[in-house]
Amino acid sequence: GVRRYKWDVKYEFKSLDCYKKLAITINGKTPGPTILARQGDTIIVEVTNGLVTENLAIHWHGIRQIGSPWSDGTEGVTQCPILPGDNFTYRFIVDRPGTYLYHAHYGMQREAGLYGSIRVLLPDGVAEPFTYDYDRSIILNDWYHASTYEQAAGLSSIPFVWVEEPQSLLIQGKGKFDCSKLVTASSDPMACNTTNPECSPYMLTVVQGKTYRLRISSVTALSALSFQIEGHNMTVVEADGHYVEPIVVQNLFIYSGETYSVLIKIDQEPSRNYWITTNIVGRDATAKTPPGLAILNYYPNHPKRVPPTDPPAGPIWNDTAPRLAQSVAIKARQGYVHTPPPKSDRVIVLLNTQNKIDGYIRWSVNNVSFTFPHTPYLIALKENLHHVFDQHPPPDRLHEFTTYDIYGVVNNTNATSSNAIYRLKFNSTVDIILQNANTMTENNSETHPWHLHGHDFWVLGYGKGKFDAKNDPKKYNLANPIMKNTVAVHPYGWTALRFVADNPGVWLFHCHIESHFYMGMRVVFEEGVEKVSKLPSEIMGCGETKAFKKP
Ligand SMILES: O=C1O[C@H]([C@@H](O)CO)C(O)=C1O
Repeated sequence: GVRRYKWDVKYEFKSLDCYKKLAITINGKTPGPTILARQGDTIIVEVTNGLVTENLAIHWHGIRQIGSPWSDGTEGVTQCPILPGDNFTYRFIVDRPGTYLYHAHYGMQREAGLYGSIRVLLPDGVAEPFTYDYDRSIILNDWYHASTYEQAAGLSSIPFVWVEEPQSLLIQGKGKFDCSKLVTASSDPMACNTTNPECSPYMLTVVQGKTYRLRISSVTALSALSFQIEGHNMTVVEADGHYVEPIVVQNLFIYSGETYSVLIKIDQEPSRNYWITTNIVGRDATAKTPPGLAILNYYPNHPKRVPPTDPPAGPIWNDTAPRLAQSVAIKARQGYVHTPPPKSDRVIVLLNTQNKIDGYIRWSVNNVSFTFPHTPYLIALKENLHHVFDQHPPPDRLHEFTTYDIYGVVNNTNATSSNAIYRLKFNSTVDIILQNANTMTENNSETHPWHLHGHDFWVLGYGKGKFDAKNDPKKYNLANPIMKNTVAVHPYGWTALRFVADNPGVWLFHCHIESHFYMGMRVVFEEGVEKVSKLPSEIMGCGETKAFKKP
């Protein structure tokens, strides 16, 4: 069938964590409306940009856009931005069941609150390999009080102004900031007010004996999270739209851009409520960001009844081992394994580093910090406007890779900015090795969730230290690797992926941390662009495409 949505996007004052600030809403809400569809449906979203002074683009995260690469919603890659006051219609098919996301993809706009869930159900009569009584979506996010503009300006300034840790964690759009921590008081009594109902915690009411499928996803700007439900283990059954061989966890580690489904059984002492919590891991936010809290409400207890126990403490923030262990444990479910091609045609080793370029702090991949041209790639390539971006492709492997010290504070003065892209042979099989390294701070390597547009990839393996091109591929899991669209590269580690370049279009691959993306941690892949059918004129209008836009 066809599902039509009409969305008005605008800025509104919201008190999501009790502190009043401008947030981007869809039809008045953040998170925005859930897109609920069946496999094979066509989704039509008519967006009106009511941001008044700001461009807009919306990405459908995890939807491959087969046959509709211009609907990927990536400003600079697949479309010109939607101008203030303009309308734009996204049209695409949801070809697979599962849990997906949508969010803004213009600058660092996502962190202002434009995001929501996409839930694609199986066709009638097709059963899933597990059962449950109720299905619920919970989106996790982190939340800053500074505006996107303030943050973006700081990141591209000398001296560099880091965004620091977020003020709050939001569970389904709700958090609680301790207003007594504000440095300056406001004369507006609602500027920070913990009794404001807008910031009452999210409550999930459950019935004894029932099984709930929780679709947990994360769109954090910075934070890696642990998610936990007091007294209840979770069975992971889905990741990024693919069935997982069930694993039982007490806390689920989730990185920005990932989606999981977990099953929980409502089988605990029914006379009370329980905490749902999320904590930051991977960065030392202990003194800065309190855990996010929500309530698992056992019916018929009052939903506002505070659980009698303290919320469970999160895992130790700098213990990488359990996070790596969870990543490794996620395998495709028996009976639902898509086997990867046994060999790849091309191996691209992407070394992730933090660098200074002309005095600015940037992130680089193979010593290239990525920038977008003014003319989106999809249009530039289709219309043969080759002069609008650098035609010298970035390297498949840094020539000094073998001698590069991933543990050192390396003074990478060779890094440059470029808008050159990787062009992939259509239908070829490509391996990507994400290699992590030390940042410009001593003894510090961060976690980066990498997200690929337009494809799912197989996760062939994870390793510690420097990737060994001779021996590590022998340990790849070619038997039952999970397919995903977002995967973490852990501190001082590597992650190996494989995908088939079979989706004609131009596709972004990037760190899903908003500030890192903004600071250049991204690459672009092109494949089969000559097979893309005629581009809709609605995506035109910027850079050298002004002439192509029909009035
Ligand atoms: O990109 C980043 O910059 C800071 C720090 O490395 C420099 O202040 C940080 O923690 C990041 O993740």
